[in-house]
Amino acid sequence: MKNFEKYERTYFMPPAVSYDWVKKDHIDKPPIWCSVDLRDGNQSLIEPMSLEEKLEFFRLLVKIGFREIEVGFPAASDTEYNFIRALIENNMIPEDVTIQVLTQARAHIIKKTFEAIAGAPHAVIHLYNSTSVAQREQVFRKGKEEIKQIAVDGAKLLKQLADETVGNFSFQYSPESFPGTEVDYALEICNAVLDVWKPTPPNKVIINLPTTVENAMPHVFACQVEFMNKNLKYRDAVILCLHPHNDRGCGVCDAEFGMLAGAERIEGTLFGNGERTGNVDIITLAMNLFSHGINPQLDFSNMPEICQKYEELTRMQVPARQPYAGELVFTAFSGSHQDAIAKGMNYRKEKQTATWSVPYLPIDPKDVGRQYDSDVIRINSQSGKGGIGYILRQHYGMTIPAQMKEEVGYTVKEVSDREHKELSPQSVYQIFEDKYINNNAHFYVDKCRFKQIDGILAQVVVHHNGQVRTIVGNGNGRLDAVSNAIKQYFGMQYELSVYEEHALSRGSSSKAVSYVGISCHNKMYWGVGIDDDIIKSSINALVVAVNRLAAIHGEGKCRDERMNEIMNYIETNYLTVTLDRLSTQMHLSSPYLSKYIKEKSGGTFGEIVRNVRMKKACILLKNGAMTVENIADSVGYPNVEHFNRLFRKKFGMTPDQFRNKKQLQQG
Ligand SMILES: CC(=O)SCCNC(=O)CCNC(=O)[C@H](O)C(C)(C)COP(=O)(O)OP(=O)(O)OC[C@H]1O[C@@H](n2cnc3c(N)ncnc32)[C@H](O)[C@@H]1OP(=O)(O)O
Ligand SMILES: CC(C)C(=O)C(=O)O
Repeated sequence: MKNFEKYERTYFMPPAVSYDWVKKDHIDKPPIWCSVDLRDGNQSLIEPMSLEEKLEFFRLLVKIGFREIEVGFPAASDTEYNFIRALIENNMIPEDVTIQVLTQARAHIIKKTFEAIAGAPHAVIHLYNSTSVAQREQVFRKGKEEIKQIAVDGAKLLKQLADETVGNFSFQYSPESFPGTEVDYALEICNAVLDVWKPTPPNKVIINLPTTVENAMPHVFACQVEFMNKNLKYRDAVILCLHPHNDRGCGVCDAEFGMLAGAERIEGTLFGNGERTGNVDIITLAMNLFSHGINPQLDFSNMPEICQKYEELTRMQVPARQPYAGELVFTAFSGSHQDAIAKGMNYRKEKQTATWSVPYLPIDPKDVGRQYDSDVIRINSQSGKGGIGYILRQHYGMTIPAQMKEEVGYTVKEVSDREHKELSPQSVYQIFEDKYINNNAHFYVDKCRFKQIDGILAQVVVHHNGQVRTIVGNGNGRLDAVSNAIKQYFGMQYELSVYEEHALSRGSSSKAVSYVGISCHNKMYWGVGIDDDIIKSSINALVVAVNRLAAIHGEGKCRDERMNEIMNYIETNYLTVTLDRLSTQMHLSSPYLSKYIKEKSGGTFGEIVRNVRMKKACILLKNGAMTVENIADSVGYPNVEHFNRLFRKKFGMTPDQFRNKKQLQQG
């Protein structure tokens, strides 16, 4: 980047640096909070709030628990002025709330301010003037003494008008642009103002140190605050306040370090609204305390409502990543985070832990009015089985078996990846239902009857490719018996490996959900059934799993059809077929295929192939056009002697004798 040479550090370290604040590792009580939403927040809006909007915002701040609220800059506009008058004249300021107004150190502005504030039950008049080198040189073109005089004159006028005006007033002074001011000079001005006001412990004043434009690292600010804290006059009668801005993105840090350095009061706004990059976000500060087990004395338990009101009234937006408040701040899309959160939540339930320690969630989202269901785990292509399982459990009451989670996880996230979008819980369930619950195949079980014979005997009425059949099987339980009947019918070899069930309590009625995992050739096939009846739900689950195995491995055909396919393949490929090739073609393992062929045909694979070759040889012999040597070669026996031997063994005659016999018969 070019042009960096034109910048230089414009801050000042204090003449004495003590670093006492560094030795503290926590803040043990909340500061006095002062909201400046209706002044600093409002003055930075594209369209400042109307009187009604300011009133509504004021009510919101009171509801949250602010007891000190800077309500405006009365000399700025009629709206500001009328708003303050409305608050006072309509007795809208709760007894325990102090309003605050801001004024420049200019006589007519101060006078207008007192006009606006007359009759206030308790108000802070906040006086400011800029004290920085840049403002002294460029804006005011005045020396240090003259700038100090502006503050002193303003302070005097405040004191005078406070005495002359009906109401109950206290004072605040800000050396505006404090970060660009020599710290000892800022101290000098503040002490000069204090000498005018002569505060006492029962009549305290506020000295406010703003980072009007944040220009240094937070520890520099903390050192400046510590210096002021230690050197201000009337210290026991002064409330030391901070007003951090966020130009370097460190507003929260400035405030926290500043509190360690002795500040007792913080001015800021909701969501950090305010000039340029904003004021310090009071919500973050308060919730940071909350997350350390300290009651911040502000109530953010209904954050969604606060966000909505704030957006409505200011026409600003709460960013999705805004600490404690943004839409996504409790959301995990990524698999490992989801997994840990889901496990953490479970652990919490299991152990009934009193303190919060769920990984990846600095606070319990429920404490700020957010929902576990919709806010915490959301699904996209970065998600994992833990999160997807969590969604199915939280939203649909389904606790899928541990062994099934991975497959379900990949199934769901693959859809998100392909479609390049987040999946709602409904979409997740739809994908799950389509794959594991709905049975779209041509095989299903209609009815089952069970008898106690040899364990359990199942008589199962099945529909398969439009035909209805009754099949039977024995087993040591009902599901096992049905499974054996189905295996027998299809000639399938699988293990009934996983069976889990539980009551499904979500939705209108309580049903049973069953999960069945069958394994074949080291692969699992899953099905899920839901029914009022636990047996039916488990059989439905089994049928889906079987259909999935059948669809993938081509085993969804009855045994006769299967054998026909095998025979057709051998007949067409009799010269090249091997057991391995056939097993690949038929999607069956070689041992299972051999066993199946033996069972079905009574012969081995080798015998079947040999029979086919001999059959082909007979056709060629009958035809009479080729020599025996050529025929032997063309049916896969290059060694004619070997062919002759096999032929004689099968038909009890040589190939020549066979040909002669056939020719005689034909003649
Ligand atoms: C850091 C902060 O946020 S401070 C608060 C800032 N907020 C606002 O300014 C919003 C409300 N302000 C306003 O509506 C207007 O500025 C008003 C009504 C207060 C005053 O308006 P104007 O009289 O037109 O004056 P303007 O604000 O432009 O100020 C310019 C003059 O005031 C002087 N001045 C500015 N701030 C101060 C101050 N705090 N104390 C004394 N003089 C000041 C300037 O040096 C300048 O003096 P000059 O006339 O000798 O050149
Ligand atoms: C008036 C002062 C406190 C101010 O808003 C600032 O310096 O940012």
